[in-house]
Amino acid sequence: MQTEPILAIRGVSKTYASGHQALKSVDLDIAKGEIFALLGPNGAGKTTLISIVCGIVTPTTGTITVAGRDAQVDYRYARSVIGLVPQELSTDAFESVIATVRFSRGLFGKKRDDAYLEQVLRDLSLWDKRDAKLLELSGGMKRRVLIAKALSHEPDILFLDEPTAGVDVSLRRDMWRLVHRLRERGVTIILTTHYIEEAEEMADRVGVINKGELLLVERKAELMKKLGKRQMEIALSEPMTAVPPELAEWDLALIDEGHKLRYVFDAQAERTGIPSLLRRLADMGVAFKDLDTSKSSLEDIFVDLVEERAA
Ligand SMILES: Nc1ncnc2c1ncn2[C@@H]1O[C@H](COP(=O)(O)OP(=O)(O)OP(=O)(O)O)[C@@H](O)[C@H]1O
Repeated sequence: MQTEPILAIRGVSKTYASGHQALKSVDLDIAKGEIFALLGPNGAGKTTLISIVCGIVTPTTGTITVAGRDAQVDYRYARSVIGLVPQELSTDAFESVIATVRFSRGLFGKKRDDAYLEQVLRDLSLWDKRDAKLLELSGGMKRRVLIAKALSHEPDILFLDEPTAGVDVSLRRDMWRLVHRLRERGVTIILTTHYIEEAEEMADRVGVINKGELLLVERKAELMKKLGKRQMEIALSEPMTAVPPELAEWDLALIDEGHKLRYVFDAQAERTGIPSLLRRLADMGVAFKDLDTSKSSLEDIFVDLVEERAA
């Protein structure tokens, strides 16, 4: 990375008082203006990592540098640059939307700026609801209020923890649009998600985390190249113990305890190699019951990675 990262995470680990190790020495640099998606299954450690960066949870080891300053030493500064959209709303249900957002801004010692807050509420389609009490809002609207609160103090880095879990398609789209608009203004965005499609849609880079370990960090474009692959699974009538040497010219793997052959090929290639492979199998007298072709997605890459490490 050419310029200094806006966020640098070094050797960060976390063992909770219960003895559970939620994070194992995570290193990660985030560039200014980047949209980074942290992808991982339940319990992977995503919320723990975000909470550490936001100063809510103390790391067991490691350092965090936010805009060049140590986040644990200069925690006030770190908090003022960061906006966090948590998974759940914990705020006074009897307050109005506008009062809640104004109050959040005030907490950061920022001067009242109604024009800015109006823009935030308009961006989130909340302006018409500005005088509604929080308890009168739908779940999706409450989600939007969470984002408005996190943006109220004009943060440079926005963390979105599972921004679209359980929300409808229209809110998801609004959220994606908002994220892109914020990036245009130079805001750095880090989101956690279970949804591969969300990472595909929004992120510049994707990090895959599982069991507290960052397994992969890659530009989305690189991952998308891998998405250009297709695969064919051949269900064999008789299981095999190894891929026969006669089939060495194809990229084959034996899966399902030898009951299936998986052939990965480039979907864009003129010759996929499928007809010749099937001919060769027939010549060898290898019988099969079924053929199934599918696109290998970010999801497969993710599952493969997670399973590989679990093995
Ligand atoms: N305060 C705590 N005390 C003990 N263990 C905890 C605590 N908070 C989280 N954990 C454990 O740490 C692990 C990581 O949790 P974390 O919430 O960071 O995962 P996550 O990736 O955000 O999961 P999800 O997608 O379900 O939100 C889990 O096994 C969780 O049970």
